[in-house]
Amino acid sequence: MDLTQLPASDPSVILRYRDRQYAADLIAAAILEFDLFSYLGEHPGVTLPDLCEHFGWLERPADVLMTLCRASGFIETDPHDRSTLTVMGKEFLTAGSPWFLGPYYKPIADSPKLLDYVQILKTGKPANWQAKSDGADWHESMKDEAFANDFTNLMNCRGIAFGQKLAEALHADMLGRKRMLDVGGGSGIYSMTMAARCPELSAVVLEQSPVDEIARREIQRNGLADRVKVQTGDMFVDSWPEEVDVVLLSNLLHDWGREEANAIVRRAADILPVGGLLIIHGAIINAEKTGPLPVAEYSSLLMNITQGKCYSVAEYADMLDPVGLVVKRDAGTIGDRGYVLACKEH
Ligand SMILES: C[S@@+](CC[C@H](N)C(=O)[O-])C[C@H]1O[C@@H](n2cnc3c(N)ncnc32)[C@H](O)[C@@H]1O
Repeated sequence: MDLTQLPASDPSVILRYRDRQYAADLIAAAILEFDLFSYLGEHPGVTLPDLCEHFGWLERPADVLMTLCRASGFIETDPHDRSTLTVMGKEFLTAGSPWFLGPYYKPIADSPKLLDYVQILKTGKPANWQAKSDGADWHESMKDEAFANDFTNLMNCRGIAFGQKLAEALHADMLGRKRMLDVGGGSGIYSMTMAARCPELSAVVLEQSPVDEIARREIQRNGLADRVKVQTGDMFVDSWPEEVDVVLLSNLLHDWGREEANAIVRRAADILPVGGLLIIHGAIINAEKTGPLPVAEYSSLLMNITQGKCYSVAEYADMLDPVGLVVKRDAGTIGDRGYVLACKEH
């Protein structure tokens, strides 16, 4: 196929059905298991650390839940992290209100997903939903041939349009760039769409086995094997290809906790020359953590199956700044996805 030929429509509505499929259970856990909104009604102005202490929650899942509540219009949070119920939150989500809708969620009170969320909030550890039935987490499951095939296919099918739109959005920034490293690049679709759009660019996909072989096959199939190579390796342990002037982290950091994400960003900064670009692509929360709602919903899914979440633009800037990567801009692309573009300045 012609990887430069853009779709004429936006598939957000199709993606959202799936991306939000766990958000209802997280809200149900907040209402039924913790009665969060009655607590917020009685304690206006509580902060995230206050909530973590009161409910015994860990910061990452609690932040995902509160972001979802903000994006849904249940709460408002001031610049000092003090959260208060909105009128809708007060009227419809507090147990003492005549309009309380808690019972509406009762039918899913015992859903396995809701019970997982209770554990995730209390332990910070992901459940193993959509991973293999033997209890392995998502990352372990990606080392299994059959699971890796299916999941890489899942990511590849959305990656065609996402990658094309990303390449279009960054075309001017990519002019004169020679070599891009695509860390955890999956099928290599983002390298391929970028290479198709930028004829002078070569790319290398750093992937672990068995996804590395899937990528080689896909790149071959698209006739780009002369310009897009695959290097097999563990991104945390093995050395990264050098002499690259662009690093792409697509749908990658959001699978990891802050420590791992910081380590990946540090490695990117180490190999980039001054003037080099870092592109973070995926579903990104706005700086104020008030939305977009589809991203906040998707974040609850990621928080369930991985150690990560959808980070905000501000959280990305906090990760990048200490290693000399300065955010130049952030923007949306297609399907509720977008990018953060940073430049290595020192
Ligand atoms: C969510 S997928 C993103 C794939 C692709 N970048 C995209 O945007 O569709 C994360 C990828 O990271 C890869 N990955 C996870 N841990 C890795 C590691 N330690 N070393 C190399 N790749 C890894 C997985 O195999 C998977 O393909």
